[in-house]
Amino acid sequence: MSYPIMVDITNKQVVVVGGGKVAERKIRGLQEANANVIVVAPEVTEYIQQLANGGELVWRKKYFSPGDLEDAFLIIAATNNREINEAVAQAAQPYQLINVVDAPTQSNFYVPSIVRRGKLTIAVSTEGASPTLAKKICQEIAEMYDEDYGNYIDFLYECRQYILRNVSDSDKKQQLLQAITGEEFRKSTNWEKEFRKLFERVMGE
Ligand SMILES: C[C@@]1(CC(=O)O)C2=NC(=C\c3[nH]c(c(CCC(=O)O)c3CC(=O)O)Cc3[nH]c(c(CC(=O)O)c3CCC(=O)O)/C=C3\N/C(=C\2)[C@@H](CCC(=O)O)[C@]3(C)CC(=O)O)/[C@H]1CCC(=O)O
Ligand SMILES: NC(=O)c1ccc[n+]([C@@H]2O[C@H](COP(=O)([O-])OP(=O)(O)OC[C@H]3O[C@@H](n4cnc5c(N)ncnc54)[C@H](O)[C@@H]3O)[C@@H](O)[C@H]2O)c1
Repeated sequence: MSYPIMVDITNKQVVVVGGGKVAERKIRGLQEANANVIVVAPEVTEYIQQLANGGELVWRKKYFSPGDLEDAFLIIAATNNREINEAVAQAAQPYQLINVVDAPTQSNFYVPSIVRRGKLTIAVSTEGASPTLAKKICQEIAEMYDEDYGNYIDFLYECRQYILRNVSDSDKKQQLLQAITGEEFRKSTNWEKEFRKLFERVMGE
């Protein structure tokens, strides 16, 4: 059973070996999370080529060699050659995070399917049993949590900071933190006004 965590990879060095369709999908996710991406591959997709031209990632136009993994915080082995992917896994240090796209057992992490709504991230994993099912479940979840959740969560963040700064009574704190996550509150048209009303009511009790 794997242990789910959210990793901050901002400005961390990530080495992606291979530059095909699967590497491209992983790179999109890595760039969204602001990693420093290095791609090692003799050939890459047009999209990866464009990112390299624009200086948004580094493309080492070459076949993989173990030295490519030096200083990598996280590694993705995504060539279309099983033996090369295995060689990447062998060359990785035990403290490096490694994902081998065609060999879950050689990986120490899997990439889940995700739904993002601002600061809200919902990740679904089947531990490699069925990536297609993970994707399908995310499509269902995406319908349940519309785009507006991003704004709502930003507002919750502000409210929570305010509550933590201004409320010392732990029961009242809990009551407020619960109320702002309720459906009634979320669906109100003016969150700020509702929050002020709620705050005054709870603090006046
Ligand atoms: C979730 C997602 C994230 C992402 O990659 O961004 C992801 N795979 C996605 C899609 C997808 N992958 C595959 C298909 C074709 C249909 C099929 O085979 O089912 C589709 C469907 C499609 O493309 O629509 C084929 C496939 N995948 C793996 C193998 C190798 C093997 O199992 O041995 C093979 C066979 C290769 C072959 O030989 O052909 C392995 C892995 N794929 C994982 C993640 C990890 C486990 C995730 C989990 O926990 O379940 C893991 C273990 C490693 C990893 O890559 O981290 C992404 C959905 C993105 C989205 O949400 O849009
Ligand atoms: N994990 C997943 O989500 C998932 C999904 C579908 C397929 N797969 C697997 O991913 C693999 C890659 O699929 P793809 O569609 O991206 O392949 P692809 O053919 O589009 O790309 C392969 C890439 O590997 C590079 N490459 C080949 N030999 C190399 C070497 N020695 N050093 C460095 N780079 C090298 C090529 O230049 C190319 O950029 C497939 O073998 C498939 O089994 C995984």
